[in-house]
Amino acid sequence: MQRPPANTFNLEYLHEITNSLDEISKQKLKGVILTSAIPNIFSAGLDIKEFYKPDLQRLENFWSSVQDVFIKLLDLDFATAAAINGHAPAAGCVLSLSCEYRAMVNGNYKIGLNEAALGIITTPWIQAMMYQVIPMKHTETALTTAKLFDVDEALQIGLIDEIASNKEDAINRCKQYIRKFDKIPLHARALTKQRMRQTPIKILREQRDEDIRMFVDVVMNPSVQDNLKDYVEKLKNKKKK
Ligand SMILES: CCCCC/C=C\CCC/C=C/CC(=O)SCCNC(=O)CCNC(=O)[C@H](O)C(C)(C)COP(=O)(O)OP(=O)(O)OC[C@H]1O[C@@H](n2cnc3c(N)ncnc32)[C@H](O)[C@@H]1OP(=O)(O)O
Repeated sequence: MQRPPANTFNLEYLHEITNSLDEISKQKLKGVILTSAIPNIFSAGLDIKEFYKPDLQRLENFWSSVQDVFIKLLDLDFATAAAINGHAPAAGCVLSLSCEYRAMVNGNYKIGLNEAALGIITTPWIQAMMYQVIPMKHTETALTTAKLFDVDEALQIGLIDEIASNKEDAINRCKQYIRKFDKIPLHARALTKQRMRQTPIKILREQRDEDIRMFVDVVMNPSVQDNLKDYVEKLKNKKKK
């Protein structure tokens, strides 16, 4: 990913990712590794500008595009791994959860789902993605407290699989993970993976319209817009301090 300054997802970038995923799905790949070309930031999540004082039509398109990306990612036949070379809050964390394996670079980085701190709630398919990786009890506490984990905590709780010393090491560990499937028939691997992941995929496919309505309702709530205003200000003012 290379969308400076923070690899945030806006509508156009989501379309680019969807197109890339369509393109790679047609190729006979062994696996795919997601990582960032931006030092210290894997992804800062959704672009807050998309849902602060939004245009309604664009907001609906935006969430529908978020759904497209995750349906495609969860459903990829081949192995997926994330070399998390920096912060991965919110949708940055969700992106890594859509992969089968996560190696995170050691450093002063945070990963987790902090939506509740913005006054917003995670949708059921995102909750399912989290509790398929870490235990339900930890998921509930993490989501309700908007917990961002440091690298050691993330390993301890199972949110990441390994700690890497740098980006290259993280990528190598991802490659090693992908090589594990060299002798496994692709079809068996893909079907097993898709069945294991059927909860978030099913929710996403069957409740798309409801999910969009819920997202729009949450975002347009005046108190959420107030929270977002403060949050945007806080991000802007960080540099001035
Ligand atoms: C609201 C709808 C929710 C509905 C509910 C349904 C489901 C939700 C499930 C999934 C949804 C996820 C929601 C999100 O993803 S919301 C986004 C949440 N993201 C964050 O809270 C992260 C905010 N960013 C940071 O904490 C930091 O930027 C950092 C990632 C820790 C990196 O820190 P640092 O290296 O110090 O860099 P800066 O802070 O200076 O940032 C550089 C640059 O990037 C801009 N920026 C950062 N994050 C965002 C963002 N999310 N959106 C837009 N812009 C962002 C930041 O303002 C700086 O810009 P300037 O250089 O122009 O100042």
